[in-house]
Amino acid sequence: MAPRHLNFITGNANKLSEARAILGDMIELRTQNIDLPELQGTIEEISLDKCRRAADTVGGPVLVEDTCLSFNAMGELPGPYIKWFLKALGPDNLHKMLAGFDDKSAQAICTFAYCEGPGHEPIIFQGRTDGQIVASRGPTVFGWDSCFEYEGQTYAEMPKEEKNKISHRGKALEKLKTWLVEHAD
Ligand SMILES: O=c1nc[nH]c2c1ncn2[C@H]1C[C@H](O)[C@@H](COP(=O)(O)OP(=O)(O)OP(=O)(O)O)O1
Ligand SMILES: [Mg+2]
Repeated sequence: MAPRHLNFITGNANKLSEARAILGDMIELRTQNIDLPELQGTIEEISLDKCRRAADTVGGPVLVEDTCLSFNAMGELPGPYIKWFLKALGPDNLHKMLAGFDDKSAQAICTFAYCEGPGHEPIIFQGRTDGQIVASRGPTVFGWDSCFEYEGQTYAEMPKEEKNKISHRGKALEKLKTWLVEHAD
């Protein structure tokens, strides 16, 4: 059965505000900021493990999310480790990682995982958006938004509603919405 509200465990205020905007009044999104250790592994393994840990810590139902930025020229790295590359390089230097490559294509991947509680197997909702890594353009408010170009505009140059319509997060949350509708009582 679908939950009546979701407890989104995240330390990232921008993720939370986008998720709230995308889900609208369909479901209430509560939040707790718990710093969860993140496993190394495949994208799905990381989200599943993060979700199980969150459910164990909270002792109840949780929603978590992990975002990856995968460079095709680099065999999909940095992927789940993008946070640390962005922290070290900053949005102004991120594109230089691909300086030696002709292929600037990348994929933004958002993986939500929902778990009913400790001992339950989490469910995954994933969205992917293809784009290009470019020199930073637009406000540097949210992560690597200013370095990821989709159809001529960086995420940072788009109005929020436009980003949310085509973004990795928007697509993942459409799947979550469908699941909520299918499991409504
Ligand atoms: O739409 C996005 N547009 C631009 N940048 C983004 C986006 N979504 C996540 N990001 C950044 C945040 C972090 O630097 C890395 C993902 O790392 P990730 O572990 O998933 O996020 P986090 O640690 O900030 O929050 P959480 O507490 O939910 O794990 O990419
Ligand atoms: Mg994190």
